[in-house]
Amino acid sequence: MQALRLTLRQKRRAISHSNREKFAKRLFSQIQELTTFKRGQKIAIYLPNDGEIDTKYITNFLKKQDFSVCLPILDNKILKFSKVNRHFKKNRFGIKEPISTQILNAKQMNIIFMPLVGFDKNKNRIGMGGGFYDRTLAFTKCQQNYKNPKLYGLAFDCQRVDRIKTQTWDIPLDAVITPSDIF
Ligand SMILES: Nc1nc2c(c(=O)[nH]1)N(C=O)[C@@H](CNc1ccc(C(=O)N[C@@H](CCC(=O)O)C(=O)O)cc1)CN2
Ligand SMILES: Nc1ncnc2c1ncn2[C@@H]1O[C@H](COP(=O)(O)OP(=O)(O)OP(=O)(O)O)[C@@H](O)[C@H]1O
Repeated sequence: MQALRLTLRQKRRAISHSNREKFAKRLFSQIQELTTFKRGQKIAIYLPNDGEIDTKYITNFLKKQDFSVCLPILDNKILKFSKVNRHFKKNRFGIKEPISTQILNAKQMNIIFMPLVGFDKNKNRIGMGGGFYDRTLAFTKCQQNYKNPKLYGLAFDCQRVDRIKTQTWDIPLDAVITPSDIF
């Protein structure tokens, strides 16, 4: 698993600047096909790190439409979420987090767009290895027919692998969206 994670991270980082731009735009078009955003929804997204697919087109669109756009905040071993504002600080991985007194739980989000290192066609996910998203979203497994939050993984097509061997704590996604496919 660790070796696969490193290979996929290298692949992700190796994508050229011009391809990154093209893929980020296509990803945005795909998201518009998949989702109709509803007024007042709270939507969690991420700031790209380690070569992750860029979310700027999605974020700009959502901000213009006055959605509540939130980013993850490390809170010990889980993630909380805060609305984006002008004030940021870097977390221990060097990723910017909003500075805010309004801290929300994953349960309060309507949609969580999450980064991933690898995925398969069954919508299983490999992350950076911290288990942060898995721990944060563990509650979704105990709740039958839960509606919120919807979990959408965002990735380049080259991050797809044949089959991910799942662990008991892994949380399957509702969809994985790439520049050219929706799984
Ligand atoms: N953009 C983005 N934000 C995110 C995540 C993410 O995967 N991507 N996270 C998703 O969980 C959380 C942060 N988790 C992370 C876990 C590991 C590393 C990382 O770079 N690990 C290094 C070791 C760094 C160190 O130990 O200091 C590595 O593995 O090389 C980064 C983020 C919250 N925010
Ligand atoms: N619900 C949970 N409760 C306790 N520990 C957990 C839970 N989920 C994951 N972990 C721990 O987190 C560690 C990393 O898990 P894993 O390799 O699946 O992370 P990941 O999915 O790649 O990372 P992330 O979720 O941050 O993107 C595992 O060693 C596991 O023990």
